[in-house]
Amino acid sequence: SPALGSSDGNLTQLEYLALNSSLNVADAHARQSLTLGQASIIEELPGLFTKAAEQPVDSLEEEAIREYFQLLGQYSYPVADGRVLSCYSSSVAMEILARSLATRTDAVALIHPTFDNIPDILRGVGLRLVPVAEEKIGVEDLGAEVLGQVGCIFVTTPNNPTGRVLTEERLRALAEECAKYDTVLALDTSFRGFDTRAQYDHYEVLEASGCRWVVIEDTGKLWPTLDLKIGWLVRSANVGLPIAEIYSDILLGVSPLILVLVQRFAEDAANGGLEELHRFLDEGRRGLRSTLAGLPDVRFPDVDARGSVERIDLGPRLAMDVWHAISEHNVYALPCRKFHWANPSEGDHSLRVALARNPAALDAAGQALRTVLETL
Ligand SMILES: N=C(N)NC[C@@H](O)CC(=O)C(=O)O
Repeated sequence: SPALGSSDGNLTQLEYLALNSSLNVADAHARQSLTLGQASIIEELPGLFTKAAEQPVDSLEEEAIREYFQLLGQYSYPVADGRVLSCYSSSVAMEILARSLATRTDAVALIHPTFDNIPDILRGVGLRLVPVAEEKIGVEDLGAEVLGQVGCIFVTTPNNPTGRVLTEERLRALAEECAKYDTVLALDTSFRGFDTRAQYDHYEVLEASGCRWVVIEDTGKLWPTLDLKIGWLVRSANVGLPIAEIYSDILLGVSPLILVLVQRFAEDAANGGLEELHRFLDEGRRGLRSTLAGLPDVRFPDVDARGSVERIDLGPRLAMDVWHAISEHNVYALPCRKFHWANPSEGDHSLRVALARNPAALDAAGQALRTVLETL
């Protein structure tokens, strides 16, 4: 059973506790209402089911991949030789990558902080982790002392929970370093849909560098599809990892109905839906910051973050004290301790709030949080 707010539970166990609350602002899954455009797609489900049942799956997959990748600016993804694998979720893709890496190396450099299921999955297959601060990755070459010691460097961009984005220039420099040291460059781009700064053509940069690379794309955080989603596991031709073999240990393929659903939601997003989503989340972020304005020692450290989450610096207050107090109001957010997987105490005074929620729920959660912060 999920750890009841214990400090040794992982973030997802804390998210389980929130699942039945109407004021769940813990997980970064999309829980806002469908837009009119999205609702009309759901109305078409019987017809989509027929299409999914009758159309060959390789063409459904090509359509879904093309619509989603091009929506987010990723025109140079590998179309041929099956180098884009559809998985049930990005975490399933992550597990396949981890197992593949463990056959070739014993150590991985990993961005710090980041969502704790990534280090947990990597450690779960026996890999030793070397933390690399996101600030360092974002500004300077890592050199042999990092890249020469590991078989892979793993970067979440935009990062979670900070929203920090790896710029095109830094991606190019990092990819060139990885080519030099023959180190696999792996990216988790689950939050790229929220931030146009993360929508330059990463595959063009990666392919041009000649490095060995893997990218995990995640449709699951963008749209309220009740966790019907795909994690795409993409790799370079020269990656030199048994990814396709291990994929075949885990699954044959995803449901063609989910492929059709993703293709249609991506099409709607391309027709104005993505900009609408950005405006929606920006309003949520501004509303939360306004609700909490003026509280002593409360700050928002990620000033230009655009993802579907907002990190709050609580000053001297302990996040676990705030977590327990707001749970009395049926509000659940995420204490940031476990994002700081190599140095947990760094996260003891910050809290993450999910923004992909209906405005009334987010506002009620913000009001309850303010009430608690005024007393702690
Ligand atoms: N496999 C796991 N643990 N899934 C939870 C993950 O989707 C939540 C997440 O990424 C976030 O709340 O930021």
